[in-house]
Amino acid sequence: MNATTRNSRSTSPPRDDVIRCIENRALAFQGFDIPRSHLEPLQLVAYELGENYQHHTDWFESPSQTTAEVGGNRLTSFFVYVTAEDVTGGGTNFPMLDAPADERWCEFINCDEPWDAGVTFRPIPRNAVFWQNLKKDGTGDRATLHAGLPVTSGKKMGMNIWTRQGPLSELYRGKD
Ligand SMILES: O=C(O)CCC(=O)C(=O)O
Ligand SMILES: [Fe+2]
Repeated sequence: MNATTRNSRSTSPPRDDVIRCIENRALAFQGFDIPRSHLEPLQLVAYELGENYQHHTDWFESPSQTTAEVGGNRLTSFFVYVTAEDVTGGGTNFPMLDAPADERWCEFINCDEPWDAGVTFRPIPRNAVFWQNLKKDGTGDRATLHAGLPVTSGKKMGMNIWTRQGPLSELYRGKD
């Protein structure tokens, strides 16, 4: 991983009953048509003071990262805030999205930002942000550009749940 774009640390926990339960919930959320084999191994990400992940998309441009073995491109993303007690900063910013108008959203998104900053989700423990990375024609949606903003105090731990277009080979996904 390129240290200039990301300085948080990540790992994939081994698949046990708890991980399988989380996988099942992520699948159920997306309807009944996606098999488990399309899920990447879950990824935990830890951010300490000052750490961040600069603007990027979760979908790939490079054919070498979307081969049949890895299931093609990333269809959807969940980013789950696992722990974020006493964190300031550390929101997830989508600069190309328009902030919703209804004030009830302010519980979940930072309404103090300038309108041209897009939408920043607050890192609320046990909440998750879900989005679709690919357009109907299968090409990447540039509006999904996003960043993990710098953590300015405390620690944040998040979890990525990525669904590919097709099944991952056992080499990448591991045993069910
Ligand atoms: O830390 C965040 O808020 C977002 C992380 C992210 O986008 C990623 O790991 O791909
Ligand atoms: Fe991301």
